[in-house]
Amino acid sequence: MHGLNPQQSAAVAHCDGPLLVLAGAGSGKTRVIVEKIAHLVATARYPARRIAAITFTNKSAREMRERVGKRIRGDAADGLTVSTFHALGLKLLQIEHAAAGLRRGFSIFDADDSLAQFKDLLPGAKPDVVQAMQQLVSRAKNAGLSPEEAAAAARSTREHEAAVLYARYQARLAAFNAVDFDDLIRLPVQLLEADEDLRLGWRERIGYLLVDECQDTNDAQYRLLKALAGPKGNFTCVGDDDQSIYAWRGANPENLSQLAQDYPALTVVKLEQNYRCSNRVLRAANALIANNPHEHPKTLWSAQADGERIRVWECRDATHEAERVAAEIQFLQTAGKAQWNEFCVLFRGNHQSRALEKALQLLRVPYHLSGGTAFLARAEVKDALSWLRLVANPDDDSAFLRAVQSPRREVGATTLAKLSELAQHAQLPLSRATESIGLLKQLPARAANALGGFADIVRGLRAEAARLPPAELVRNLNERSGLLAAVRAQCKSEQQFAMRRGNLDELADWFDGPRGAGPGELAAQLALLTHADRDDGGNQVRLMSLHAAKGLEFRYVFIVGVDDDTLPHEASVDEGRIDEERRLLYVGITRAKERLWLSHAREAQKWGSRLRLTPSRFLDELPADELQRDGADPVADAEHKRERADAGFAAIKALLDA
Ligand SMILES: Nc1ncnc2c1ncn2[C@@H]1O[C@H](COP(=O)(O)OP(=O)(O)OP(=O)(O)O)[C@@H](O)[C@H]1O
Ligand SMILES: [Mg+2]
Repeated sequence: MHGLNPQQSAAVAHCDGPLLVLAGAGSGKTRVIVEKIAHLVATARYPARRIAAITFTNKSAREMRERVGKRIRGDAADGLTVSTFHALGLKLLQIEHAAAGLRRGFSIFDADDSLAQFKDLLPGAKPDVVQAMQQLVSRAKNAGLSPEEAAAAARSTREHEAAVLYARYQARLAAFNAVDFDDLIRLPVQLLEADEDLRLGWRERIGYLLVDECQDTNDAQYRLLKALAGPKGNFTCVGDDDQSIYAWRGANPENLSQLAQDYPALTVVKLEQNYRCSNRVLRAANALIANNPHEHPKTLWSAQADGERIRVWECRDATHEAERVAAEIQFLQTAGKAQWNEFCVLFRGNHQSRALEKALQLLRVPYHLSGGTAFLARAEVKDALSWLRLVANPDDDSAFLRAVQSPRREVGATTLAKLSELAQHAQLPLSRATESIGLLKQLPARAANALGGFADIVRGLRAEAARLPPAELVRNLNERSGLLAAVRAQCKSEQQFAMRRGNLDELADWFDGPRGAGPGELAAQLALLTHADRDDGGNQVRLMSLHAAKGLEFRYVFIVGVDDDTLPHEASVDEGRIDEERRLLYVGITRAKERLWLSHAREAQKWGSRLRLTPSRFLDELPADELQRDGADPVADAEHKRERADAGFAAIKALLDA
């Protein structure tokens, strides 16, 4: 089998009954999944259309599909499902929408839409209360509880209030023919558990399941896995308990041991060879994670060379730190030792990227930042998406409210309040109300005209949705809704307009893939994209959070802000979540194939005053032999400085020449 080691081959060959591959970072777990899909198809155990692989992001799904496509010939891979849990849940709901009480074209509310509903349901409540309530409800949903079950399980007044709110929130979603992210898992679980025919039908449809990053599944996702896999347990799960870093989002690493209880026939395969990291990097990672409690300690070894020692930099402040990182990257690249995209800079919190961006820009180092300025969070993109949603789903009041005001037309708050009163009276969703001439007559003429005009555009687009290819529909929509003109009017320069127009064009490009899908399905698929999914970057240095780096690998890795305020994050220290912070650093360290830099600052600005920082306690847990701290080796330091100075002059000269 294609260069796999014996344990990997065993994992690939084991096709009858449940299998768990439990292994450390870089040991080829994801590779096993890819090879196993190819194996299942090639040996005709399952046709591709009966295989579903679950990945953590849509981007890793795309990559996996590509890799599988290269491994099997012709159209044998057609119909293979590779998606996130959420996208799989969405697919199930799109097919079983009637059983879930949804109509075709239903909308997906993102976190903002959902928060807006909670605000509405809790008039006058403080923002943090609203948010806390939203989180409580979300937690109940992720635990797989219905509103009734949540009420029964409530142990405090607060939880009780949340359960009541949960029921009212669901009623709203139902009225809008909408679901939120949590429902994409919860509803399929509910359907599968309650309806035997449906369950058996889906088990027939998905004969074999493979799950990557299994340690980060939450309880609802675990139930979905069980419901689909059935008692025979035709699945391969791969995971690493040491890389569980999403507990704060409801992930439950204990699901890994739960598998052994739920499936007594479970076979566990361990992989012990790491193929990714240099030996020093791996030894440092092993030493660090040994400080976490382990029931079954793992041993991970690497056949690679020792490699260079891990550099530990002590810097003045975040600016100095960023400048050193940028200069080092520039040096290695100009010295011909690497491509830009072989570098990755990792940080604990998104705010840390600002100093890095500034320093990289100064040195003209091309970079790509994941998250933060997420494409899908851009105003014009959200506007276009709400139009799409409304075209697909006339009941989506949330989409209506955004679309009707983007671009601004003569529809103010008073008009909307009046419209909503009339709509409520007539028991119509807002957008349908605007289609009723009788109802519009009860509004002042100007408002009625504006709303009537809006309804005409939506109606026209709805007619086109049926016959135009998706990308064309989106382009038409950008024109006809007036969005493009509004964006142009807002922009102060041609350059700015070109950029924002680019976002709208890009949105249309996203639709080139799936054909024959309606606008609702398209909008739904888009709603599921995450920041990591946009990370196609090209030849650029990657900047991302430690959380976003899961599963990835880079030749050179910098981790900044390794101080005792940032990593471990002070809030986690207060709440006793040190182990998860340690895992986060473990994930970061094990992304490095060849070289690793860990840096920290002596002081930071916080709330306008200076704060002294201490190096992270985790640095003391790394073996001193593998590290090279600043100042520890004067000869190496001098050499380092001289090289960097030369590179600096060369860079300045290049800038002057340009
Ligand atoms: N048998 C093998 N021979 C050579 N290289 C391998 C082998 N197995 C895996 N690799 C390589 O090792 C690297 C790590 O593999 P992979 O990403 O599958 O590990 P992983 O266990 O999924 O890591 P993580 O825990 O970070 O998700 C990849 O570059 C992969 O191509
Ligand atoms: Mg992996």
